[in-house]
Amino acid sequence: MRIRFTKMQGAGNDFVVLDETRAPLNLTTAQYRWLADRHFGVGADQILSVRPSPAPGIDFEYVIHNADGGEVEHCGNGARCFVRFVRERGLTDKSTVRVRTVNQVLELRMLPDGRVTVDMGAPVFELPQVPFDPRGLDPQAHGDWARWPLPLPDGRQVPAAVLSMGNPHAVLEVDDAERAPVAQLGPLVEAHPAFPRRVNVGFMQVRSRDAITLRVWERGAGETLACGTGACAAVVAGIRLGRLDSRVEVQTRGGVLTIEWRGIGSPVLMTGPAATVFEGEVEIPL
Ligand SMILES: N[C@H](CCC[C@H](N)C(=O)O)C(=O)O
Repeated sequence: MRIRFTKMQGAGNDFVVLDETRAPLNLTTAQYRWLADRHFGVGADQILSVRPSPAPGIDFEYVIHNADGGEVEHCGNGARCFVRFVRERGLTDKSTVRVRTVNQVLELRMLPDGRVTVDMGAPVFELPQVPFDPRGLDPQAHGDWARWPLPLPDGRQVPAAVLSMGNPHAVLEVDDAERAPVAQLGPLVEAHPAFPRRVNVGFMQVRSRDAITLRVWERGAGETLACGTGACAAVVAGIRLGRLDSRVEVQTRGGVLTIEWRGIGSPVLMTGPAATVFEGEVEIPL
């Protein structure tokens, strides 16, 4: 099957974007995986599908698949690319667009300087909603939401803040993000049995009350140059730990994201770049 696609990136988190507003492509998990493959396919961290409005007051449906082909609930960097895509292709002339994912409605606003601000919704801390099931953890060592001692196969325990931005996140605090054992610890925490749907793993270095450095081992994609929902989860964790103020610059390997959160019950606002890299056509294997 021959398809057209657009390659985009937001702070180096890269995407294949598919316009399914006129007709669904009905791709299989294997075809999503092939599109994301950096050797045999196009190459991307996630595949984003733009689909027709699912309900009044909503402009588009926003569907996300990880590089491993699995469908997931949210992608923050992808949301910024989404609004650039629909405006550049003339699918809307609005500068503020409302999209629905599997479990939430997001508002995407194009700024005059080309950056995008996304209302990412309110973070969720209640464990079963994350989803996170601490039953397997040592009851004596139960921390609060911010210091769950995740036991690793080698006997170590890593304290993690556990929360959801619509998708699950475990945030670890480190002294030096650049030297953090992302490739070693990331997969172990991603697949930890306490996370029945796996988890995204953030390695956060707090540099000041309004600046952090963050690396993220993403569920279903591995380490990416930036993770929008991961930046939101890390800042929310830092604010709740009393380490950060309400507006934080997040330095990622791919660029800077600005995250704002005014506390429990309020939405997280994320601002950052979104760029189109190239348009293409490709014959997808059946
Ligand atoms: N790997 C994530 C999805 C993509 C999130 C990330 N690329 C972002 O910008 O938020 C998950 O499995 O929940």
